[in-house]
Amino acid sequence: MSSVPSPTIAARAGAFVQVLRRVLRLAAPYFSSDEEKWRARLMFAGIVALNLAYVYALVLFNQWYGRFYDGLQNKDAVVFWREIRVFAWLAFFNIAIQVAKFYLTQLLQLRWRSWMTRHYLGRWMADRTFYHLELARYAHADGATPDNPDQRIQEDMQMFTNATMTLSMEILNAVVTLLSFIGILWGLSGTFDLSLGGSTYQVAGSMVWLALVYCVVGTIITHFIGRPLIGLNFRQQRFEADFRHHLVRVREYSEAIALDRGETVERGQLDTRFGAVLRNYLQLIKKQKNLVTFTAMFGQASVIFPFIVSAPRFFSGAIQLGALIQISSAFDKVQESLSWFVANYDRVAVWRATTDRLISFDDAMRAHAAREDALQREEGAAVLGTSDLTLALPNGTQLLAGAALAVRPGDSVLLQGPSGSGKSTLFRAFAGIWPFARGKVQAPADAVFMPQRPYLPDGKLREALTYPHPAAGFSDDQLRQALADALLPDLVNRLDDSDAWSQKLSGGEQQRLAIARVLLKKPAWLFADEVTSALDAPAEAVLYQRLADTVRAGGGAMVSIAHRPAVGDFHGQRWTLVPQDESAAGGARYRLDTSTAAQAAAT
Ligand SMILES: Nc1ncnc2c1ncn2[C@@H]1O[C@H](COP(=O)(O)OP(=O)(O)OP(=O)(O)O)[C@@H](O)[C@H]1O
Repeated sequence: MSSVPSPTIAARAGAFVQVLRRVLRLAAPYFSSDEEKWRARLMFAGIVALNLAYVYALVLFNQWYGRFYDGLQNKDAVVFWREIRVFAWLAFFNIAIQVAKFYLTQLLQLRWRSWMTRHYLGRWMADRTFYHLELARYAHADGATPDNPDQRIQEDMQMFTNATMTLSMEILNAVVTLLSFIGILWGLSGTFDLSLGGSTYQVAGSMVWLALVYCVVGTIITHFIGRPLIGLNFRQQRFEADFRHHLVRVREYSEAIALDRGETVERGQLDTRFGAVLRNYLQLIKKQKNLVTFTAMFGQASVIFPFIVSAPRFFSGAIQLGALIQISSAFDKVQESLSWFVANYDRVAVWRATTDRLISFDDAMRAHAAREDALQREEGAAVLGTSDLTLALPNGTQLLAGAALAVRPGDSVLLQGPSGSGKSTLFRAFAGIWPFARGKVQAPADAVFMPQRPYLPDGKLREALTYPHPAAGFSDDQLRQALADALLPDLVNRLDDSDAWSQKLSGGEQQRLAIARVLLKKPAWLFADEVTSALDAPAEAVLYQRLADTVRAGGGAMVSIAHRPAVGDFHGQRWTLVPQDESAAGGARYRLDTSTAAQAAAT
């Protein structure tokens, strides 16, 4: 017979090694981090030592059983009372170890989770990874890019650190317990006769062999029953996160949904997502039911099994009651260790799913960090300039090709074009956040980009006003002046009010607050994307004038996107995105016409 392993066994071994590698890849950074490595390793070593001490206590208890039950059988009161005192010491030792083990393990888990969460948060927020991963997710709707990073950072990291610590310590316990109790069980086992090919052999350690066969069979059956749980758990976490994400969206857009009378549609969407949660959970329960049935049968049978096999030796007088109880307790420990996998299959399945989710998140962030930007960017230039700039959508569609643009100090440019032609996308490329751009961009330092929808953090008004800079950097007078200049007199005395500003303020007020930010920071270069679209015409004129004055005072330039013709009065040049046949040179949907004569600049 060939001893070459079958491909399935080789494939399984390969998969197992891969899982271990992945776990190591996720765990290693913490245990080799500059700031934590020695503390982490020391704590880990302490936990291992406490686990070994715990197993040692189990061995002492097993020996105690032998002496105590023999004393009982012999009706020896001296032995009985002596062993009661020994028990008290043993119990004290055991409790102290368990408390220390629990406390140290929890502390290490907490430190690990906090380090890992901060480490991943740092990577996710750095280099605009959070934004690019979202873009990539819509570009690859096949699920190649990780979904719900919030869940990975908040929930998966806690689960991973907790489960890795507890499962690895349990495995260590199981192995050490197995090694310790196999010796004890071997010593207490009798021999049995094995007939093979006409000869009879006496086999020692009968109980050990029986325990081994019992558990190997149990483990194999468990693996086959429990295997689907890994995929089901993976999907369960994903469905739960999707459901939660949609609930958060309903909360965020509550007003728009209420005005649209969108409750029925949203309810339907929530029902669909919750339905997916329930359907998968039902399948999970069914598979778990099979597993529970088997593990319960397995556990019950193992209570009585050692008594049945040892009964003939006990009744023949070959062993005492103490030895019988010791055998049962040692068998129990050997069986428990060998069948650790049987009893913990579902926990391992959840842990594996969590590991897979974190690995795919990690992979996506690594891929992002290793990417080569096709857009060459020079920061801190005196002008804004592009050469050979090509803009595309995540799906590859080209919006603009080979654009050469220049904005010099003192310029003011109005960018116009049909809706969806790529005006905001051009701004994103100027800002260096659009990953689907190629070519060269020279950008001035400290330019301020005002998006169509400003982000207003919840909290104090002064923090929303100075975002993303700390409010402490500005005096109350400066803040009040900026609010007054942005035509927000009602907010002047509410600097310390806390609120959900993006929900409380009207669309026009939010735009004015965003303008107040700019008036406060006085940037030299300003890129404004539809920043007055919700304002009335007189307010728009006043505020555009103030923005234009600000950049002029700073010696910079202003580029605006606006649909309203009146905004043209504040700009000397106009760029227009003009639709073109995609078969035209460059294969882009639009070309940028910069030849339009200067508008009558009111400034
Ligand atoms: N994250 C994204 N993923 C996929 N497509 C996107 C993404 N962002 C923008 N687009 C697409 O890019 C195109 C250009 O969008 P952009 O917002 O730049 O247009 P715009 O000219 O500013 O439009 P509007 O005048 O309506 O604001 C649109 O077709 C839009 O659907």
